Amino acid sequence: MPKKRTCSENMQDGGTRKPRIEQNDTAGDEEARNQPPAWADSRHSLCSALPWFRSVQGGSYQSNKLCYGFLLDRDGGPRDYLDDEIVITRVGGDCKLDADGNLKQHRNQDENTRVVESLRESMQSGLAVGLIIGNKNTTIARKLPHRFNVMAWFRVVDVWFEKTSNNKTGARVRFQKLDLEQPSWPNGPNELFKRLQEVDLGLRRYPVRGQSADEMLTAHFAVNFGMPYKYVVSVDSKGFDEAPVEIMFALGRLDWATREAVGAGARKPNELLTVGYFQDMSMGFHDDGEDSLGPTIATLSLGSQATMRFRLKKKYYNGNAANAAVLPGCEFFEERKELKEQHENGELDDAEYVNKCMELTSDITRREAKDMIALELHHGDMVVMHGSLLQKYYEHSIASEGKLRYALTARHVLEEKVELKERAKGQLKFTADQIYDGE
Ligand SMILES: O=C(O)CCC(=O)C(=O)O
Ligand SMILES: [Fe+2]
Repeated sequence: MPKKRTCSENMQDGGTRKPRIEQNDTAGDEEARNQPPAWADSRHSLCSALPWFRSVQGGSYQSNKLCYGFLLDRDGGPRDYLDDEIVITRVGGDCKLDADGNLKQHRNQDENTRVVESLRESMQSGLAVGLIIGNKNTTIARKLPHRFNVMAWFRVVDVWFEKTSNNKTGARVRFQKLDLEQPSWPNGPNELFKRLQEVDLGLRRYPVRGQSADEMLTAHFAVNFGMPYKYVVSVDSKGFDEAPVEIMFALGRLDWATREAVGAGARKPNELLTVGYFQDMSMGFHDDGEDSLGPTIATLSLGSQATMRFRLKKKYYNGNAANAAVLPGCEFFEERKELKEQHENGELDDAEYVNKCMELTSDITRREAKDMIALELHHGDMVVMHGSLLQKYYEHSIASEGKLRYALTARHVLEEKVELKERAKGQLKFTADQIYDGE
């Protein structure tokens, strides 16, 4: 198969390249994901590098009555919208700075305004328009790596007129990203994945508990922040006040995912376990049902793909009378369900019920349950597990497939289960940029 062209090649790279940071096994495409496909630190080098933006002034480049390139710089006003796939902004031009330094429409625009005409022509002919974002743009509310950063190819999907706050008529435009399959830049999970590799999180392999004679280490790396959390291993925990910002940034996302999945009443995460997996590392079947935990567990996956499997625990899968729960997917589900009903409506007394259950299971070899669900987890995916019964009856495992994966899991540890002197570790205060609202 021919190698897919990166957008750097397509868009002409105007800047120097950074060392490659691999996000998964298709390393060739990664550079483009973590940096803009092209950038420049001055307007002059931007315009000399990009044939589709030969415009040393103004916010757009036109040629032959077509708009080829569009720059998003400075304040676009409160009605602007910008994400990596949709951009809504004023078309620019005919503006002046007012006394407060805000850009205001100073002349009316109409269908004959040159930039409006060229945007309409590009829309009608379906021309790809290159979008560039400058670090003076205030709508994006994010620190950009360069003075001018190429976003991607977009197409014009609408041009219209609105009354501006100073009662002029100004034109507005809506762009949509051309190739929605192409990974976007800037992209939160990509940035976070890259930065997690650059900070020393303190990840280490811990001894598995109860294996002291011949010390066995876990097949993954771990580090915990916030409330102390003990699972099959006793990881040390540092307070959130000592956590790198990357951890707090991930926690902001997981806090959002918890509320999205469970509702505003969800218990706020106060602990975050980061697990690192190199190639073929894994976490065997286990539950997260420690009695010190609340019922909601949210995980953000970064990097290589992994498979998360869920299955019934062995004792519920094989079942017996003592395990009253008859759960879908267990052996002899239909038969056991019927026996249970007969017991409940008095057709079978306790002894008969126990006997019949024993008869059912006596001649099968007790074995592990088959997987009920196998979830493929991709870079940027979040999984929220909710409900204590999920942890009581089911167990889950993780097998990581590529070279490097991080799983950041946020839980709520019950305060009363934590020693008094440790409780402050779980106290968290987000800064504005760590709060995530799904955008
Ligand atoms: O690696 C994952 O996605 C989840 C890890 C997990 O199950 C855990 O930390 O308890
Ligand atoms: Fe788990």
